[in-house]
Amino acid sequence: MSESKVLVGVIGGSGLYHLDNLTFVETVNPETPWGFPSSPITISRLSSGTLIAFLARHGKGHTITPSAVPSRANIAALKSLGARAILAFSAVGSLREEIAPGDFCLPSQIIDRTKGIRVSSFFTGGIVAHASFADPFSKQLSAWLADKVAEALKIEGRDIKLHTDKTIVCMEGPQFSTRAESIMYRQWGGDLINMSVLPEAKLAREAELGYALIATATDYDSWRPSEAGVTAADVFKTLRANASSSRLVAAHVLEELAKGVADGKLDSILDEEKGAMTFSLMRLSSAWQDDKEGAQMLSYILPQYFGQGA
Ligand SMILES: CSC[C@H]1O[C@H](OP(=O)(O)O)[C@H](O)[C@@H]1O
Ligand SMILES: Nc1ncnc2[nH]cnc12
Repeated sequence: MSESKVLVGVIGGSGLYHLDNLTFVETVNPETPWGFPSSPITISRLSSGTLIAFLARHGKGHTITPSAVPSRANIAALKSLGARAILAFSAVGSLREEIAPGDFCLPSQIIDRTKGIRVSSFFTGGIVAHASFADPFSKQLSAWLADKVAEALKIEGRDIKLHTDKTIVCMEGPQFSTRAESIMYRQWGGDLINMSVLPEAKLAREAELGYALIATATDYDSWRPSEAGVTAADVFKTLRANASSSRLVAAHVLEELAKGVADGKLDSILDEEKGAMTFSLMRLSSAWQDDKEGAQMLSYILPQYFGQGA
């Protein structure tokens, strides 16, 4: 593994299996206490010299279903490489007329419609923690990103809209929603829908990593009365163009991140979630003393609470 630490981790979703315009450094495949990540992780260097790590959520050949993504290993592996924050990309359905296929969105809220079959916490043994999740995406990071994503789309001259402050529904899948469900999500206030933002966002919070989602709309899901419901073919139609725009956006955002860190202006944004678990850990639990194996596993992501000398 290269000597220096990576600054941020990028998680690519459907259609986004690599980034462009970066200098390849190496590929790593760390085995975490929760197993191996979805795919080997590509470490690359930006023109400023800053390292970033890229991971394909569904594997390089898209072989992992949304319910089977090893999210704990993904988050733990990125943290172990030094990532302070995660920029996650996702292909999403639109639940609103004004969010058209091809548009970019930065959601600020999540409605959880997963079915409890995904392990959604690092704290599943005797050591208990209750992370705060009222604001599931890092607020400062998302606000900073909104400016930078808009800037990137303008520079590229692509006529693509950016929507902010939206609510994303995360469903289990792998089948798409029924019409009744799609209509109900709109009534609940949902604007977007995907199958992947959870438990990823929850685990990033537990690991005290900044986390923001850059979503690209691929379809109108199944709520429009006179339209046929969404099919995978609809998604694939826009996936390639969205991935190309996502690569351009990623390139701009990552360079700007590195610049901001070099200027000393972005440290507080990248470290927004640092210390977030301080008051979430149930320190009264006797497992803190008794569960040596559990503490050892947790020291991989939270050494300041569980490492030697903590
Ligand atoms: C290919 S359509 C459904 C699939 O696409 C999205 O994946 P990702 O979020 O990783 O881009 C969605 O969440 C589903 O997993
Ligand atoms: N309509 C949809 N529902 C769930 N996940 C999606 N990902 C892309 N489009 C989607």
